[in-house]
Amino acid sequence: MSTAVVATPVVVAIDGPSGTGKSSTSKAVAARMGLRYLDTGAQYRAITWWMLNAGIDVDDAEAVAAAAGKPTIVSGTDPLAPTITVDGTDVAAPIRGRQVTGAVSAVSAVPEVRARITELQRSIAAGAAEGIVVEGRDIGTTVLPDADVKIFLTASPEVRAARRSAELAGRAGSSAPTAQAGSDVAATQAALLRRDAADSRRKTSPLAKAADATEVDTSELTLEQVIECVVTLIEERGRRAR
Ligand SMILES: Nc1ncnc2c1ncn2[C@@H]1O[C@H](COP(=O)(O)OP(=O)(O)O)[C@@H](O)[C@H]1O
Ligand SMILES: Nc1ccn([C@H]2C[C@H](O)[C@@H](COP(=O)(O)OP(=O)(O)O)O2)c(=O)n1
Repeated sequence: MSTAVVATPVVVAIDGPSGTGKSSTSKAVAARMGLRYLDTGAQYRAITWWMLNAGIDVDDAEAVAAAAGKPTIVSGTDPLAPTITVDGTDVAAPIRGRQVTGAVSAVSAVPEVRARITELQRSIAAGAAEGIVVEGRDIGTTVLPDADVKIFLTASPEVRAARRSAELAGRAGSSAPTAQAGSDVAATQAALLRRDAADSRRKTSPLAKAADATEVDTSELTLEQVIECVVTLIEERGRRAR
């Protein structure tokens, strides 16, 4: 296992669609290299949770835009214990629920929401004296276009759906594979592809690979292999900069 520590602050952008391994990889890389960690998807989920809780129609872009400045979202950036609160309430669990997952693409497509959350992300990255790994959909293209290292993770839809379903089943406490589990994977894959399409087609900073990002297909890689690959890319960048 590598235990490298980078001497100068390094900013790492990790983008890609759902289930490619962004969160698991980013947390592990940040912990291993002594960097902070920011899950930008959690911030979009948090503002979506607030909109739903406030009774705002998430398909009404004007209503969402008008309310975008109201909630206070705070992200804790310790990779070993990341946190997310909205107006002081811990929302780490409810933001992973079906309702938020179904509404987050609509809310995050609203330009006023993106402007607010992008500003927050940039200020968190600027304040991370030791460097930071920021993961999301538009980090390399829009939020931090000058990031030192940019990575775009991909994986086949089948693999991504299987990973996400296993994760959801684990959270719900189920164990052995069943016919029900098979149909759950199919439903998860359909939902995931719908979200990819919405996130990729929106006008403001869509899900996209930056021209200068390194693409890593994680379909056939273990999580440890992906972590090693990203650590190596960061170390190589550090050596070139010296
Ligand atoms: N390379 C991999 N091989 C197997 N499982 C993985 C791999 N990368 C991530 N996972 C698992 O897949 C699920 C989704 O990973 P996650 O990091 O949340 O992806 P993302 O942040 O891109 O949505 C998690 O349960 C995680 O443990
Ligand atoms: N930088 C980002 C990060 C996430 N989003 C939006 C679009 C995504 O579908 C949602 C949720 O992102 P999240 O990373 O939590 O999604 P997954 O856990 O990978 O399924 O937020 C975004 O628009 N821009």
